[in-house]
Amino acid sequence: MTGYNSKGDVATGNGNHKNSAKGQANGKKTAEYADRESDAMCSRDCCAGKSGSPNKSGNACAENKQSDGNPVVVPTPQSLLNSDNRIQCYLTPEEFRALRVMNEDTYPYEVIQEIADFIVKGSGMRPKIGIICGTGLGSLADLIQDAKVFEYEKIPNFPVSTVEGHAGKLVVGTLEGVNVMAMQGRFHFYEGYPLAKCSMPVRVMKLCGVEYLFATNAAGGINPKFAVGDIMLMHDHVNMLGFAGNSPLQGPNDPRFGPRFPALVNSYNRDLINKAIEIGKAMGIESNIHVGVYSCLGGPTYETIAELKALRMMGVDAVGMSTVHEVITARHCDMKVFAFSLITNKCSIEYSDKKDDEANHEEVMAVAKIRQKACCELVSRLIADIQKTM
Ligand SMILES: O=P(O)(O)O[C@@H]1C[C@H](O)[C@@H](CO)O1
Ligand SMILES: Nc1nc2[nH]cnc2c(=O)[nH]1
Repeated sequence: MTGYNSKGDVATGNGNHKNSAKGQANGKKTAEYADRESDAMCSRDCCAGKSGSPNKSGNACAENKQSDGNPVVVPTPQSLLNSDNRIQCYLTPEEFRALRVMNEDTYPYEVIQEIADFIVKGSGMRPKIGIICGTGLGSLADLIQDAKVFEYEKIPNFPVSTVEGHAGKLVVGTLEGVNVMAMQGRFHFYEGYPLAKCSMPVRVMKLCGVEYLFATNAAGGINPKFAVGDIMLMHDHVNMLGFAGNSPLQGPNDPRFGPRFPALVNSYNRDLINKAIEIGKAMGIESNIHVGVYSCLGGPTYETIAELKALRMMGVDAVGMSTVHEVITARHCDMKVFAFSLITNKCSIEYSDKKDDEANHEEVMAVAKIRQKACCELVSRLIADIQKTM
């Protein structure tokens, strides 16, 4: 990260923001800073606008007082520079970590290895299957026995979940006798994370020893044959973010993960799809199981009617805001992929004034809650089947 001086000049954790905003690092104020300070002014009406003359106290706005009577200090870009023209920032260790996580787009192999080591050491096991729980489907992770739970905040260099229905926990343990790790909460592009960061945990899974990725999501059903509560086994995808020039593999390629130009035909493991269809039959829900094409849009908006019509023409059966970049990352590092969408809402392509016809997150979560049992059973039976072949 350029521009931030994380060692020498940075005072971390002292909470002394009053001092810091005045630019008095380590108790000294440089002449250079003092010069700049007198040039700086508050641009608000109370200081410059009304009287027409700059406030002599620099960037401290005299009319806006804090409860202790001191003026409110408005930091300017100049006031944050020290004598070496480096930005001095005053952050707690937690703020500093969050800033790094926010600013790094791609993770070097070594950082991912460190995260994987942290999880393997902390859980005492090497998982074989990685599960990503879709919106409202966090209960998939509740199936895990002898679980060791890692909150995302406590995993070094891990992003944090910001979406309702995504708890932000990594659960490691056994399911049907197989070592697994499950993400209760994924990262989405619309949260502000670049795609490489959204799917970084898939690489962590790989370095933990994971061979199979099970990715699940909540999605809108575009195929008119789909009903709310149905499950669509993904056999292909249309990468709309990719059409727009966005890929989780953008940037330098590290061949330790995979090749520069990975092929994506046959990304979704056919044996696992066929097995899931059989399991659906055994569960008596075959009429609720479909095989289809998923597409990921950037979100957070749900689609317009024109967009839905376009997606349908392209052969898309269900639309969501995730999964595709995770699958790309998993295939790049040669993991076997199984993925499904829980259809939480029907995407009508007719214009309507009815509020009920509009997608909304509450409905998405409510349907996931109702259907989580069936989703859990499908996943655990499929894992039991994999266990037989191990
Ligand atoms: O994380 P997934 O893809 O399961 O969740 C979908 C996309 C948005 O996060 C949310 C919208 O309701 O559901
Ligand atoms: N993009 C998108 N994501 C969803 N997630 C759940 N339902 C939907 C939907 O209709 N559209």
